[in-house]
Formats: sequence, structure tokens, C-alpha cells
Amino acid sequence: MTETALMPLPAGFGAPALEAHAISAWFGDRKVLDRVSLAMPARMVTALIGPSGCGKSTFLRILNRMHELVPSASLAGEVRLDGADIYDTGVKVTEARRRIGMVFQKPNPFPAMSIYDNVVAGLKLTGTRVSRSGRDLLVEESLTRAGLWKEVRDRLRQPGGALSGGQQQRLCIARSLAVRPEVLLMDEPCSALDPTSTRRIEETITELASEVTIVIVTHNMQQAARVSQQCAFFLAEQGTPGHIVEAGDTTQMFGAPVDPRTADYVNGRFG
Ligand SMILES: Nc1ncnc2c1ncn2[C@@H]1O[C@H](COP(=O)(O)OP(=O)(O)OP(=O)(O)O)[C@@H](O)[C@H]1O
Repeated sequence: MTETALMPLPAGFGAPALEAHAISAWFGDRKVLDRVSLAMPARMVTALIGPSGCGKSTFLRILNRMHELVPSASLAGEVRLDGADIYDTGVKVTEARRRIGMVFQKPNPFPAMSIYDNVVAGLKLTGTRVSRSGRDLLVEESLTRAGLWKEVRDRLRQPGGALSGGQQQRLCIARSLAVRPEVLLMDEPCSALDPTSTRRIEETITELASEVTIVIVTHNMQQAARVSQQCAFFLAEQGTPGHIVEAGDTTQMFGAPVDPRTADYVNGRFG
């Protein structure tokens, strides 16, 4: 068992779905995260904010075991989903990644594959067996939850690459939802999108948060304030590894941050 320093969740938040305990991370011998602990409340949105290079994406990728895909990467600490460490021997990596899905910065549907097949692609990757009629229902349900069904219901056999950037991102969200994850990690999901597509994705995030725990990395402070209930501010000062300066209720953090560095960052005065 590692030593933990988990900050309590703000009052009014439910039990955590996901807990990071004393996470440190390295690429080769370079340490990029230092003992980061964070509880992420169930069926709420947690936003990870902070300057470039402070380790937000690395932390996110540790939360669903994608960090270990980089050959030079290593880590210490624990990630608990509903109390059980996803890094325990005996936990299947594919199952951990099914339960904790990921949506990336750049929409990455399989461009030549049909919209329908894009949605069911995750089932194959995770070895989930669903009947033909069950697949049809799942495709409709996943596209509906991602806010895309009405736009594509009559062209499910068209290639995913024919959709607009915002639609492609919603297709990627639908693909992630098809395997019924409990947590959805989103790494700057709107940074490649126009304002209208961004608004649609934010609406989808808000709707999904009643069913799924969401952790989003964003550089957009207004977006963090709009979609999240909890916020964590990461910083890597003068070449030191990234750590959390402050985490808590988003309204509190934007309205009355405790740490002056948080105040500078959320008010755009970071230099
Ligand atoms: N595959 C990798 N190999 C080596 N170093 C890496 C790798 N990925 C990230 N890093 C380094 O780890 C540190 C943290 O990077 P990370 O991408 O997690 O930061 P970030 O806060 O998400 O940045 P940004 O906001 O720019 O996306 C950086 O110094 C980065 O250069």
C-alpha cells in the first residue's frame, strides 16, 4: 500500500468513482509527476487545468493504463476504480480500458470505416459479444447519448471520415460509450473544434455526466467553469515535476481560489 494524501471531496459531492493515490510518473529517468492524489466524484465532471507541460495528459493516461503504452514510461502509486486498484496483477488491461474510456484531442474515427462500424469497433477491441439486433440498438443508443443520432440515422453506412470535425468527435464519444464505460476521460476534446461544435460537445458532456464520471483536460478556463463541478490545478514550477497546487469545487476555485498561483492562472495572469 502506498502512502496517500487524498484531499477530501468538497461537501455535497458523492463518493469518488475514481481515486488517484500518490501518483508519480517518469519518462526514462525524467520525473514528470510527483505524488499526485485526487478523488474524482461519481457522475460529476472533474476538470484538470494548468499550463502546458505540467503533466495533465500524462496523469489522464495513467488513469486508464495508457501511460504504459510508452516504452520509456513508468509510474508509482495507485488508481482505484470503485475501490479496486486497476494496476493490480490480475486486472486485465483491456477491461480497465473498457471501464475507463478515453476521447482524444484530435477526433480519430477510422475514416474509411462506416459510421455504424466505428461505433461497434470498441466492442471488438474489448472482446464484448453482442448479437446483431443488440448491436443495432447499441449503435442507436450510443449515437443518441453522444448527440449525433438525428444527424446520421439515415447514413450509418457512410464513412466516418465524411463527417465534419465536430461530428467526428461526437462519433468518437459514441464509440467510447458503446462499451458502457463507467468513467470517460477527455483530453482537450474541443481544442480542434469551432465554437458551435464546442458548444455541442459541452452540452453532451453535461448530459452524460448524469450517468458517467467524466475527467476532462482543458486549456479553456470558461469551458472548465461551464462543464465541471470539481477542478484541479496542476503546475510544474521551474522544471520540477507536475503536482496539484489546488483542487476543489469549481465555483469556489474560480471565485475565491486559495492559492495565489491558482488565482493568477484562472484569471489569465500567469507569466
Ligand atoms: N511520450 C513521452 N516521452 C517523453 N516525454 C514525454 C512524453 N509525453 C509527455 N512527455 C513529457 O512529460 C511532461 C508532461 O507532459 P504532458 O503532455 O502530460 O503535459 P500537459 O500538461 O498535458 O501539456 P499540454 O497542456 O501541453 O498538453 C512534458 O515535459 C512532456 O514533454
